Amino acid sequence: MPEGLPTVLRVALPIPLPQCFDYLPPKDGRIGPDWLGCRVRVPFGRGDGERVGLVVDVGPAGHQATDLRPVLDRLDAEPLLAGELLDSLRWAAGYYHAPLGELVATALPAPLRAGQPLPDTAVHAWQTTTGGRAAADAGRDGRPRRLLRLLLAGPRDETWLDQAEPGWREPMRRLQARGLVERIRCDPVSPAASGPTAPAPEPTPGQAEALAVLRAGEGFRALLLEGVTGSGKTEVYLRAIAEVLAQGRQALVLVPEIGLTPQTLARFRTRLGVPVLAMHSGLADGERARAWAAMARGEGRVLVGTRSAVFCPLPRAGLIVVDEEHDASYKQQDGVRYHARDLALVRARALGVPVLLGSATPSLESLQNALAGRYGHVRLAQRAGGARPPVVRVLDLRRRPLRDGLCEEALQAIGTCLERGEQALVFRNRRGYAPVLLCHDCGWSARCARCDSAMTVHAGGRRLVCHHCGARAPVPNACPDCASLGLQPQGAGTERLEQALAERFPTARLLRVDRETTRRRDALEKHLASLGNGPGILVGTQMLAKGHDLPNLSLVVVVGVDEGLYSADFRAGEKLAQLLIQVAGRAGRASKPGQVLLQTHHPGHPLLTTLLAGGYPAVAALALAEREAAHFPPFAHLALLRAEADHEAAVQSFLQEAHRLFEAREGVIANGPMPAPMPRRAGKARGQLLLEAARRGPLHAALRDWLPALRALKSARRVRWSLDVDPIDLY
Ligand SMILES: Nc1ncnc2c1ncn2[C@@H]1O[C@H](COP(=O)(O)OP(=O)(O)OP(=O)(O)O)[C@@H](O)[C@H]1O
Ligand SMILES: [Zn+2]
Repeated sequence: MPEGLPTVLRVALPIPLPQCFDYLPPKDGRIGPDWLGCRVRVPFGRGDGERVGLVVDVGPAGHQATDLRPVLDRLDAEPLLAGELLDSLRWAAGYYHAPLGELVATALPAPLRAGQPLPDTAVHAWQTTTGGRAAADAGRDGRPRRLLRLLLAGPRDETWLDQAEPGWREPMRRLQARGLVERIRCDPVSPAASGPTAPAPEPTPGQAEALAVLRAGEGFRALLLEGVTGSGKTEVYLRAIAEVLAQGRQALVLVPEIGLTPQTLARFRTRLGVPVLAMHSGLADGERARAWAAMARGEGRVLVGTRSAVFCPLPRAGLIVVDEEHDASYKQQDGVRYHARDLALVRARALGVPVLLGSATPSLESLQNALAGRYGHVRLAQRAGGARPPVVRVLDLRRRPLRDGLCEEALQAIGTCLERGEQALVFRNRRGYAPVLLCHDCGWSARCARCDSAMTVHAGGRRLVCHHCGARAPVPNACPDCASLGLQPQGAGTERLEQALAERFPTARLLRVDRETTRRRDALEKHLASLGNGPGILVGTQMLAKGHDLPNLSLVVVVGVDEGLYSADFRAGEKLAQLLIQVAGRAGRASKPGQVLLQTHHPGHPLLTTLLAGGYPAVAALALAEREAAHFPPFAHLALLRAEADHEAAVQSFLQEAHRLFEAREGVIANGPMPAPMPRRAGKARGQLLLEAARRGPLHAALRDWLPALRALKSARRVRWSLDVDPIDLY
């Protein structure tokens, strides 16, 4: 050790500064390598400010500092974040050019971030007492007796009860008070406590091939499982996970934000026969921390979670699955803008385990990786279990009048579907009554005062709402510009469609599913249950596009395809094709043949004709060729510098200086400053600078040199700016 330099702890703190901070040992303590990965409480800033941070290095101070302060407390006896996970976070901090402290904070559930101890993860189960076994046949029918009978078959753990018997705690307590049942601590790994398991179907040849690829060899490998909707991808996940469990290892399954339904969890649980932990934004902080801790201790065997679950510790990792790998919700859109699918690959490589990417409509990034031979690639082209693919037809709106957004032919098809006793889905990815309020006399339209955007008409035509900043206003009685009374809502959102369908089919069961009717995650489940299996109509946004098996759904009508056909976003075509395929995949999942009707004014658009003729693979091939020609991802790499401020001048001067500081380099181009696609939002002016490079290396080298200079800019203090590596949305 160099003479005179004290040994210090280097601590990553959750603050937007790129560096870590050195601290001296606590007043009474000595420090050693065992501090690495433990949380500490440290003084920070002036006065008596304190922060919780993570020790990421122990060693001699970098320089002779006189102002170092000692650590206040060590919060973990054992390292909380170490080994592979800490290494992966370091990697991510480098890749996303974000402070390590912010990545650590992103990875930790809120209670752990705040310094609380790792929660107790003991699993409790309930079982009958001798008295309970005797009493099961006596007494009145009802909830308590049903629970008692359930336990006769064997103990049930509490997570199982939560999922299978919501509201069980109260009746169970009453049984306990009568001495009929008892609460026991159980071995979390024992499958005995999790109830009966469902049998697995024989794999199809395609499924068998995918499983064989996963079994072949050791260590890291990536497999892209491209299977049409209903082809049995989930079956492959389940089998692959079961094999990993049999080796005593853990599996992590990432699902999109709206894919984590109780239906999904129940399917995993009954098939795998072990407690399945969930992690998503709807859980209380304590629950998230418990799931994280259970995985960290190796007690948790399977974790199914949304984006942030990619940061769960996996000390006994066996497999990572990313379902619907193309889904946009894997990309974090604020703070550290990481991509969970990409981090899943990084972690699988570091852990030396396979990663399985599944989708009916893979991202072009993953497809290109598969085509280039970096990933294995298995296609499941047919639906499993005898269901046929839906028949897709285009309804050319140019020759058909529309009533509240629907043409007569679509309405008739819905009528026929209802007469057959089946269900129809009317898909419209726009909530509200109508997207625009227009004056027919002078052309005025209602726009948000704070955003460059139209206001959406809501509440049956009485209210205006901005979907970008939440601004609200009553619908004016007369045009503010010309005083005409000819104000008309243009187009149809889900609310208007619902109203029109209710008028046309007054006796049909009708259910609208969008962010207004369905705010909570479990509300959707209840909603759908209320529709039952009888004839009915569902109207909804992309909340309905996946995750739900509706066996009686035989017709899908897609309204409003055209907006996606002519968008400036280079990913619009890919996104539209993915959405159409997902929605179409809702039809005819069981034995009923499905029909899909696409309403459009542009039936000859190449995207639609290609999709109809060749399905997603054809659209993807076309899109890849276009991207290659235009030097867009996946054939180029992007980073986007965004800035916003109250005044446009501040944005402009920051971005101009940023551009000037960006030294010309071989193979990296800086474009801009340019206005954001929505140049004003919630009252803020917004602009951006787009960096492009054919190879990642030079791009990242350029970013590394550039960012410190950017941070030092005076003009940077007058804007809010952020860097997005591999941006998905260019706004
Ligand atoms: N090998 C098989 N034999 C018989 N039925 C199967 C088989 N594999 C899957 N199925 C059934 O086919 C249906 C669709 O399977 P699964 O949900 O696994 O498909 P998926 O591709 O994951 O669907 P999604 O489009 O929702 O992503 C399910 O009802 C499932 O039980
Ligand atoms: Zn607005």
